[in-house]
Amino acid sequence: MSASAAETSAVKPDEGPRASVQFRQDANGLDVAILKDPRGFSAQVHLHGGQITAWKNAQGEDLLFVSSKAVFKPPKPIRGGMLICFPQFSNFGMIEQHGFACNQSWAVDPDPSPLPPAGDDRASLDLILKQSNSDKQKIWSYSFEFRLRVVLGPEGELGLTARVRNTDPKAFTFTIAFQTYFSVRDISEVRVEGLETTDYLDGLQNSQLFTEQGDALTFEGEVDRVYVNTPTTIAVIDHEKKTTFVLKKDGFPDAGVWNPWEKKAKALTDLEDGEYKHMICVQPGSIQKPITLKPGEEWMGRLKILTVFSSYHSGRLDPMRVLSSFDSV
Ligand SMILES: O=P(O)(O)OC[C@H]1O[C@@H](O)[C@H](O)[C@@H](O)[C@@H]1O
Repeated sequence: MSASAAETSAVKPDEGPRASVQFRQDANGLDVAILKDPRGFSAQVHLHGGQITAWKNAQGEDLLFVSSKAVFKPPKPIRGGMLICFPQFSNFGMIEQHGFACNQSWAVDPDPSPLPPAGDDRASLDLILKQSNSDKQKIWSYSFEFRLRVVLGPEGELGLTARVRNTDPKAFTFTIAFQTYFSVRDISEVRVEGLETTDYLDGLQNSQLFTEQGDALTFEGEVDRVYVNTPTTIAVIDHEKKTTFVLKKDGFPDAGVWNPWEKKAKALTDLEDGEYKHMICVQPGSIQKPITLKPGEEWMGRLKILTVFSSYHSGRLDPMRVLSSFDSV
């Protein structure tokens, strides 16, 4: 089911649960879209910022972390969920941290073609952020169209397709990432796999380049890194919850990994002390080598995240399930 602005779900009593998209306003009057899939997974997207502010499994458990002190009001992005960093990730450039797309009003995209409809068994939302001549930013003054498709289902997986088109007479360059706050029970019991032997820029050491030595990334203190040229699959393993998040990505060669730990977390006014233990940011992106688009050119990146119930620990992920999971993003 694809969404248009006026659409609401219509579940007839004689039919089983279906995918649906509903629009409503949150307590602050901001527009949100609620996606539901037939298995009972759901996601919430704030149209301001195009930010995914909830993703829940069929039991209603949060799969994404959102701070209890998050401020659901512009102008700052909401602390948690999944944030679109565009046209700049973090401080990798001259403009504001994480760029401005997370601070602008996105609209429902009436024409996501040539993307085909997502299919009846999945809830899907197409958004667009346009910058035209009249509303160009002072610092990054190019016209563009950023299209985002968010898809949920049919197995509760979250799929994102991002497309950026240069509608300006001049070429432009950007970096991009999906800053994704995964909800974890205890950061000390989390492993990130797939980054071993990969090079990373260490934000805590003047962005110097190092090589990951361990057989997985584990956490004992602050981490602020950008892993470069990473494999297409990364796993975030939460031993305590017995859940593994599997990220499959295409067009996003890099992956930021961030946890502020105790001291830095205290300096963040929209993060409760101690909440750093329950989040890990893994940020698929194109960061180290900025993307350049000539007039009329389009870039596309795809990301799919699924959750796998696991007694899984290293090496026991069902490879067939993971490998077959990318086709339908
Ligand atoms: O506080 P902000 O602006 O949301 O940024 C949070 C973090 O975001 C991460 O993506 C960056 O790598 C960190 O350096 C940064 O501290």
